[in-house]
Amino acid sequence: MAHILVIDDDAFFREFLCRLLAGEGHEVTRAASVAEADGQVLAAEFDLVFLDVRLPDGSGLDLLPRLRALPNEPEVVIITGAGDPDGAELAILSGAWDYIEKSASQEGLRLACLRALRFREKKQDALPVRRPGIIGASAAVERTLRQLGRAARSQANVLIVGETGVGKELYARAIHDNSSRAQAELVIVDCAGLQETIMASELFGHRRGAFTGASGDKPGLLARAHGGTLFLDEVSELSLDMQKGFLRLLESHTYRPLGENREIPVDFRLVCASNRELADMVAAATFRADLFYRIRAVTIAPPPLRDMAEDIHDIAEYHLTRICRCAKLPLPALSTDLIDLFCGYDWPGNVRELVHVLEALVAAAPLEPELFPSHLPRDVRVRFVRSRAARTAKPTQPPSRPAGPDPACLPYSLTADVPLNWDVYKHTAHAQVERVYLERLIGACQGDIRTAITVSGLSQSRLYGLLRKHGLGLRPSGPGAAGTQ
Ligand SMILES: Nc1ncnc2c1ncn2[C@@H]1O[C@H](COP(=O)(O)OP(=O)(O)OP(=O)(O)O)[C@@H](O)[C@H]1O
Repeated sequence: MAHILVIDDDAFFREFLCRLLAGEGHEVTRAASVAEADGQVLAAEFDLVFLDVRLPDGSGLDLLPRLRALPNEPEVVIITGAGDPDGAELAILSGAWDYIEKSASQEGLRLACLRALRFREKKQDALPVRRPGIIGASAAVERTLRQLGRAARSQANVLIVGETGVGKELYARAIHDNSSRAQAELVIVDCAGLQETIMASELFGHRRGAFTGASGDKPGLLARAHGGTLFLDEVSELSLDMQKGFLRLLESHTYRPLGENREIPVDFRLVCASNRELADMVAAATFRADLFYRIRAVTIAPPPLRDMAEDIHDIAEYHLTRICRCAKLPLPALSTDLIDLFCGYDWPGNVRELVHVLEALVAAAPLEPELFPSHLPRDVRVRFVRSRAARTAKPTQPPSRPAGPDPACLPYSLTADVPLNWDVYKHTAHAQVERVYLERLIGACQGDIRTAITVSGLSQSRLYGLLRKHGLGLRPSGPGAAGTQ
């Protein structure tokens, strides 16, 4: 989706073109004069401008240098009158990308737009993308970075999806760093840890005297995000009430601090991340469809680590260097055997799991000049070997029964009680798998939250979010301590 400005005083043609472009999924803004267009380009950024040459308060050509001087340099397509023989010359001489005649067919107009946006996409893909901390040169990483560069240069809301530990937060930071908002703040909101009762004061801030103990004005997170980027991590964890509040904020771009009696305008770009399937949540009515469509103007999916085998060595070396530098230890080499083992593993916890494994390796063999599989903690090595065995066994073992879970392994309710609506069934199954998993994890880690994070590869906030969802807790560590309700 692109943001397009149509500048034409001919109301009939302007509305026709705007409707056509909006129908293609673009966000369209209109202007009928030079003055109006000047105001619009100050208020928002555009990817493409359709510009009529003859406007009531001047020539559209006078606008061109100002359009080209804009920070994101929109493409310009000149609109000429039907049969105007100078159209092409005018476009070339003025430095516009193309021209269209008002008499062009609907298809001709659509193609002119498509060509200009494709050209822009290619031009932008060639621009360098700053990628702090994002390692990898595989096709999957390069593709994701190209998407990131395009998204960063637009003003569109971005949804980053992917398994836990694939680097969603890292990519969100890169979007901010590569955007025109990089000088302002990136404000991160962990939705899994956001308590409904204090959400309003955290986000909106308060005025002096708003409640007992409010001895001064306190700006909220939104005030900090003004001009910058607001990153909602684990957006799937927002309650329905909180979703409603965010939707209102996104629609009005205003908010009211507690104790304030007027609305304050706020300008931020929204980036959200989720490792849950939001479309499924929309189908199950646990995530608002209108919010879903608003937050995912652009979707980016960083690849899981198992799809980036050629990058594993570089990523491991990058994090090993970082870990050893922090611990003031000499940097060991990674043996070929170890890298082979890494490449044959599934990495369900992705790069975060790799980082934890490297930390464990360094702790187990801090002064070794070269690290081998034998330096791995025993439980980690067993995990690797099992994963490799399962991978090699897969193609040779014929399925002994039709694909799908063994009904005997499912809780009774899934085989008989749950209504046969697919979404309801799938969500019940998902919740039950989560529950069984958490109970096993808590038992295996004997109630130790640190171990649970390492073993599961989940972030602390995600793990706490899941425990809270299922009413589970972690008992203080101790011999034989296991999690209970
Ligand atoms: N391509 C990469 N290169 C180097 N490090 C990476 C890469 N991708 C992820 N990481 C590292 O992996 C760890 C996890 O990254 P991050 O927290 O961004 O993941 P996430 O997808 O947001 O996880 P979660 O969904 O659990 O919150 C971080 O230490 C990050 O630096």
